[in-house]
Amino acid sequence: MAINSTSNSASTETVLDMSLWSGRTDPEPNSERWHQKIQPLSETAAPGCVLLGFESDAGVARNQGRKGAAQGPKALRKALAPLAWHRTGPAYDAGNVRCDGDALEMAQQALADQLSALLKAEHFPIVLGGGHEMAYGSWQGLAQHLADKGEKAPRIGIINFDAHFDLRDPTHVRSSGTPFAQIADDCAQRGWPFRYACLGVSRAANTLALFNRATQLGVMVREDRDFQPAHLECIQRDLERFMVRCDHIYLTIDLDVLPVGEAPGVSAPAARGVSLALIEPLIETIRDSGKLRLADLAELNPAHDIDNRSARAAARLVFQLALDI
Ligand SMILES: N=CN[C@@H](CCC(=O)O)C(=O)O
Ligand SMILES: [Mn+2]
Ligand SMILES: [Mn+2]
Repeated sequence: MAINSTSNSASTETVLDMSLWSGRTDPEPNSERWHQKIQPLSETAAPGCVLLGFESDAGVARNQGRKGAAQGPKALRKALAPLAWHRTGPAYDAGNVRCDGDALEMAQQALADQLSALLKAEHFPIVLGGGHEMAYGSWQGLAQHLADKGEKAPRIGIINFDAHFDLRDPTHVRSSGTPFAQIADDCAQRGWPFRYACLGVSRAANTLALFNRATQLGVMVREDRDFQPAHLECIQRDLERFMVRCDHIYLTIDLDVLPVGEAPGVSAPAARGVSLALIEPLIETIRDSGKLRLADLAELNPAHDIDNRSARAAARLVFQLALDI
């Protein structure tokens, strides 16, 4: 069902399909699952957690990657639908922003417009990707909202769990490999600080040029090999120190940070990666910081998934992020 067409483009539209929300129902009381509780978003909805899909792999295609992430939002909803409901507040589905063909910049703007409206209505948006080009639209949505509220130089902390920096030079091509470089440029133009933590980076999968750019931009970097159970407390403390210097947090999770065995369904799987078991406590710290405004999950590619492993991992992360008790 088409619920809205953006006025500036015939090729980008928002579609909502509630039929994806199905699964088992149990007869006992207190046995609800997500598919029984989630509601279509309405304009008068009380503040809650809002899922918004970003149906795009245009950025992955531009980045010479394996296409298929456009089907990610659908697979993620299907994996989340049967999970147990443990929230106290409401959750809504706002449908998908769909990028047709290569109309990526229009889709990113449409995503930003929807997110800034959701943030204004005091919702907590979780964007379901979609290639990591989504991050530029996500950040723009938060930036638009904070600028509309009159914040002069908001200290937005970006926390990205990713095997890649995604700091490629955007003057060549804007893609799934460039969103954080685009955001850094935007921050410089606005006179806003750029605060970026990239956690789970694979040295083997990022060139020297990217490491150098990360250093120039003052990025907090923790490599995949830094994530060991004995070091987790230390990373947690570093992350807390990073968040103290921020007013608002935008959390973005690229599923290719997980080992290929846990997330085979991505464009660029990680031979080593960082296990979900190590990431989850950090996600909980970020969720409970009181500063988390917006989250997204990128790069789910069902075409390369095995028995929905990656979709299940992504759904588990959404489940954790949405916990409000
Ligand atoms: N968002 C993905 N970014 C990676 C992809 C790497 C690859 O395709 O091997 C990057 O551009 O570095
Ligand atoms: Mn990545
Ligand atoms: Mn990425």
